[in-house]
Amino acid sequence: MITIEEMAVVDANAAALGVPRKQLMESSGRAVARVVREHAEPDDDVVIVAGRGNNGGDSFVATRFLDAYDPTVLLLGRAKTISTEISWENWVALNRGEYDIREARDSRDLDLGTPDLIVDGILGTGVRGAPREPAHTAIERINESDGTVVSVDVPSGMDANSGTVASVAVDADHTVTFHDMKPGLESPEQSVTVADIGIPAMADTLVERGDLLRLGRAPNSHKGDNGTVLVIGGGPYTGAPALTAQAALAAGADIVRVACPTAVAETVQSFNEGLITTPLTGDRLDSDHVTSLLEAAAEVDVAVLGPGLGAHDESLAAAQSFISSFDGTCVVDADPLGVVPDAADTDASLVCTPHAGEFRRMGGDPSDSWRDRMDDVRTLATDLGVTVLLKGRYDVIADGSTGRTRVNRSGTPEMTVGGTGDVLAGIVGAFASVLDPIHAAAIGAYINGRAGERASNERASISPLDLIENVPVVLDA
Ligand SMILES: NC(=O)C1=CN([C@@H]2O[C@H](COP(=O)(O)OP(=O)(O)OC[C@H]3O[C@@H](n4cnc5c(N)ncnc54)[C@H](OP(=O)(O)O)[C@@H]3O)[C@@H](O)[C@H]2O)[C@@H](O)CC1
Ligand SMILES: Nc1ncnc2c1ncn2[C@@H]1O[C@H](COP(=O)(O)OP(=O)(O)O)[C@@H](O)[C@H]1O
Ligand SMILES: [K+]
Repeated sequence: MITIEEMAVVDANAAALGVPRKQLMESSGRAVARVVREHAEPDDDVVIVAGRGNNGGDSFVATRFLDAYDPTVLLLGRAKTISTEISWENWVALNRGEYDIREARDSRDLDLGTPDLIVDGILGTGVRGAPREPAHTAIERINESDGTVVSVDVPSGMDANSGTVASVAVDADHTVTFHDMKPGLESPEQSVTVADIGIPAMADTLVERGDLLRLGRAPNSHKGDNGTVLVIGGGPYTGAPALTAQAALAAGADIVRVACPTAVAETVQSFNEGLITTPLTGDRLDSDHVTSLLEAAAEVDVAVLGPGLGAHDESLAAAQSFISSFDGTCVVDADPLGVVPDAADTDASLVCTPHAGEFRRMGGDPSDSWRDRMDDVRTLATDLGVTVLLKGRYDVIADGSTGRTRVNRSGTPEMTVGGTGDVLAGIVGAFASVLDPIHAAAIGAYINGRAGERASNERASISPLDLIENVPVVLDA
């Protein structure tokens, strides 16, 4: 089962993997034609009713596979308003091939005749609101006809996520949907074929630029408004929480606060005047701080616990007690990862970002190959009921509640330098304020790796600050 939004991600990831949408459209159209042939008699009169988007494009392709029926194509609207390039190219092919094609300029041009079979390629997943004219009338004419109706992807006028109909929808006899079942198509009255259109399985698994669509913007557009983040860290190390906090800002968080021991607050502040620090008395985190930290964390969208916190027993006990009592979203990195198994009964939604050594401390056993790591990470995530991002050459990310597992390939060997993990935690924190944990972790790893690639193109070695500098750049790329 796949939603329209998820389908758009997978489709864009397939393109990133070298399978462009026009190729998918060819497979979609061919799959539609196959179902048409199953339901048509040799001399049947076949009419194809097409809209101006890619749903229409699929039906233009289908037309070329239905030559035996000498089909008629009725385009709803003027050809020059066809809204996508690949659909236009397939329309041009019908023109050049001397197919029987017609443009219905308005609802008066909508005589369908008495076809035995109608292909409905008017509106697919791109429908917005109630069908306008001439689509509205065309849908009514199709429903009045006695012919068998085969719908492309979704019955036109129906929302494929919810099955709801804004005003009218095609009453399809058969629907040919693509790649995976859509939630709204599940009803006993419908016969649905799910066609494999050649989207590689890895378009689901690998994190690619299509995943950026989840940020609620086109992959090429600008950063939107994100949420608020509280970084809890520092003590023995001052650089780490400052890097995490700056990375969260770079990834688009609106406000980033840092709760750190008094002894390091001034140093953290000096890194970036945009950071707001909340000093904790003393020189390391201890149990006396937990109550005030829980109050501060309740005020933000996401807490990031761990950068530079150190491994003192008192600090780890405080971290465990914080995790146990917290009920929001918390990214856990570095030393506190070891206490996660003892705090796994928490109501908090945890996103854990271990490297291989920390993964072992959490009770996992990472294999050498990333394919095997997919099982290892899924197992630990499921056992603990958390999201896990295991860092490495290929990062492996799994969601403990659904078992969904992703792999990120971006990054460069130069990123083994210290501090890149702190940057990653901040990026994931910023994204976790606007996305589900699995998506925040996956896109965080992807963006961190892309920033590293870009930084290492410019210099022989890279620092964590180079990464941070490149985060907004790769987000806009
Ligand atoms: N995703 C995938 O991976 C794959 C998707 N594929 C296929 O692409 C389809 C989605 O294509 P899509 O995005 O071009 O949208 P689509 O459904 O043709 O509608 C857009 C057109 O309809 C119009 N329009 C909108 N609302 C309207 C209204 N209320 N009343 C009237 N008109 C309305 C809108 O016009 P506009 O509003 O822009 O003027 C525009 O012209 C999908 O269903 C599947 O078939 C496959 O090829 C392979 C893989
Ligand atoms: N050899 C590598 N190739 C690609 N990316 C890497 C490599 N080593 C580390 N990274 C990336 O660097 C980031 C930090 O990972 P790591 O260095 O393991 O963290 P830490 O700083 O906690 O030790 C991760 O996003 C990871 O994907
Ligand atoms: K349709």
